[in-house]
Amino acid sequence: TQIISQQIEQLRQQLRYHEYQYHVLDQPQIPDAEYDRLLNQLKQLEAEHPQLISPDSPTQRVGAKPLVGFRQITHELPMLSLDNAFSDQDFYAFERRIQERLGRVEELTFCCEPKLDGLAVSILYLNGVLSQAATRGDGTTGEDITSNIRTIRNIPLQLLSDTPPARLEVRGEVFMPHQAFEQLNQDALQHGQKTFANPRNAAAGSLRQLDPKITRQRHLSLNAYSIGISEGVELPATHYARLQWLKSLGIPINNEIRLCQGSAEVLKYYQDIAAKRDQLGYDIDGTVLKVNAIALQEQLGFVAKAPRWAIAYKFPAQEQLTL
Ligand SMILES: Cc1c[n+]2nc(N)[nH]c2nc1OC(C)C
Repeated sequence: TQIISQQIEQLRQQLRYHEYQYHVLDQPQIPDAEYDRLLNQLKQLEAEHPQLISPDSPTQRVGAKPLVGFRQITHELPMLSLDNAFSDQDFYAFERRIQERLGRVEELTFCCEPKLDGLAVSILYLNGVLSQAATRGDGTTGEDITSNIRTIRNIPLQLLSDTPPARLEVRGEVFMPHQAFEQLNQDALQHGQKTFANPRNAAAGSLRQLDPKITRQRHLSLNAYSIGISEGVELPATHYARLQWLKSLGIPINNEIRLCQGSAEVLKYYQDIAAKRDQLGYDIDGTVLKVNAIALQEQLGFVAKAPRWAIAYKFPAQEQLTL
């Protein structure tokens, strides 16, 4: 069965390539019917040789039997939330604080992204194989939704690299496109089931299904927006380049991501996305504007969420007595 296992491996590579072209580049090379034919051919071969089935095969998206509950997973790196800006002034103040903290004057480059209105997730690839996935939860602990994440078509079960990192944690938003949301509510109405108020609730409800066969029917999608843990790889020096790198590995990122030089371009980006918000085909609730250079991100760090109810009212710095 050496020939058979070569046939199986060749089909798997072909299917992964076509999934990448379709879901990540939005440039399918073959019609859907041809993709289905290849997938069925692989299913047939695996059915005849079950000992050759491996969890990262494109046929293994819906496997697990329904869970009875969700295991808890603790994030090695906390999944933090974002401070908000509600006006151009807020953004100028944000940029000014950064410049002051960095002691810089030249313009900053920002990586600007639409903020998808879905559910933040963490997906861990071990040696390029999808091994674990969790919800954000409270930022420290989330729920193990690995079997449900595996059913999302644009999430690769294996990274497209011959030299994958030992560990790579992809963070992103799982969302339900408008078309899938309308279809789901229509089906629910026809079957006298409850409808969802909005795509975000529908995505949350679909990801927290105990039966992955139900999740699979919900047509969810992922857009990655950052990297958590990474081991065994030298990452690019800017956030934008890291997102392009993820895309080259077969991880889908949003196609409205842009680099902007300085606050004027950033605020124009914000207006551009606001103007096209109704044509995107999925819900967004704003934009996320990030300092692009990783070295500057590390220099700026995080502010732990200080209590809103307490403040330290300090005495003026005492004049140092010169003895
Ligand atoms: C919480 C979050 C949410 N989002 N959404 C996008 N597009 N980027 C992004 N980045 C986030 O956090 C990073 C700053 C790590």
